[in-house]
Amino acid sequence: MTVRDTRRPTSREGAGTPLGEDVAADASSRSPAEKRAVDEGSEPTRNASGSGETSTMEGRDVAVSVTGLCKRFGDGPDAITAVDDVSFDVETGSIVGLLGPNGAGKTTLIKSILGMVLPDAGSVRIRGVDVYDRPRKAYASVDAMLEGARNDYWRLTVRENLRYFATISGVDPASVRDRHERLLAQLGLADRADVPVRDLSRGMKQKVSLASVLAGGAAVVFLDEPTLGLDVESSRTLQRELRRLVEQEGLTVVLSSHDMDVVETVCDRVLIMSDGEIVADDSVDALLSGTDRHRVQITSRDLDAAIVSTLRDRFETIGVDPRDSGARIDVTTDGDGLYELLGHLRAENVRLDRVRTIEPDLEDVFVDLTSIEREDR
Ligand SMILES: Nc1ncnc2c1ncn2[C@@H]1O[C@H](COP(=O)(O)OP(=O)(O)OP(=O)(O)O)[C@@H](O)[C@H]1O
Repeated sequence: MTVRDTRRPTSREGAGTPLGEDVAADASSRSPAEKRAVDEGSEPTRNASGSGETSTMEGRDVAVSVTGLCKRFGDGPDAITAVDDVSFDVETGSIVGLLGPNGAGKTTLIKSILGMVLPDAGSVRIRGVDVYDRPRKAYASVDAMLEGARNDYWRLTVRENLRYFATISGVDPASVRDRHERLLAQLGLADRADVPVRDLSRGMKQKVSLASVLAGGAAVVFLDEPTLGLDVESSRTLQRELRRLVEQEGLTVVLSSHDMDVVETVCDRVLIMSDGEIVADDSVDALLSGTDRHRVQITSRDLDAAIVSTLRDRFETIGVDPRDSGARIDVTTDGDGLYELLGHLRAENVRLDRVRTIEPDLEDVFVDLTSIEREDR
């Protein structure tokens, strides 16, 4: 496994945590080759439970299987349960999105899966192999980019980085030359392929980092905030390339992002975390059809400051746009609330110049499930 993570362990990391975690946290600052050695030499001792057989999910291959994972930081009343009995499977050849507000436990979960944090309980299997019993075998087909990280070799050119990361993931770079050229072209890096990474802009470095993750033969990749800092076009290109790799090459992706549009567009399935637990696990369509929240946009010349103020008090108002005469107001409500809203407007003799209902998006579902305000994510 290679992990691109430039974040160095902070004093917070490892405090009051098992020894294995210090080793793992330290490993994240090493070179990928060194990390392999750490992988080899510092296997945490856990009960043997991995048989190495391939798991299935209703007859389909499972790439990642997480069962009963728990991680607490600290002891006593100040202890924080970052991951609380989390279980899920990821089907081979799919993209699963991990969403959650700040502090929900996403990073701790991903680091536990990757062996960078030692969980207190639970098991993780990658392609049927227990990661704690046989880390080298389990992680052989895994690559990751964490925390929007950029940890390529800045003195090497873009192309050299791709070749390097392919080599250390055990792939002959010549055999994946086509993949590299396509990644370079699709991510808009072709004309910078022979430029040292240090001379590129921040957004370009992010793209190189992503290309490096996809450069080897990894069958399972973990991407934390992969589109952070990318312009709209590059973000879309990356999403297309991910889907292509999934559909044509059977790549499995676990992706965490605060960008709901990215998750909604690219993911087959979404896990929503809140306070260390998975509070939703379903396809985007199922999550959208399961929500009772509606956004209603009402424009009226009669919406004066006093009426708007009452509406703000009584309904979940997400935006007010004053007009030359009256205003346009955006309200989020469920079915009963909609009747109440219209009844209220009628009682106030507000004429409805325009009423628009807006289909709920993933962000509405997220707000519903995590009680987080849209602007507070
Ligand atoms: N090494 C650590 N020591 C102590 N507490 C920690 C440590 N790492 C994480 N935590 C705590 O665990 C909880 C989950 O943190 P985590 O970073 O996993 O959340 P997250 O969902 O990734 O958040 P964000 O979206 O902000 O990155 C938080 O309360 C955090 O403060």
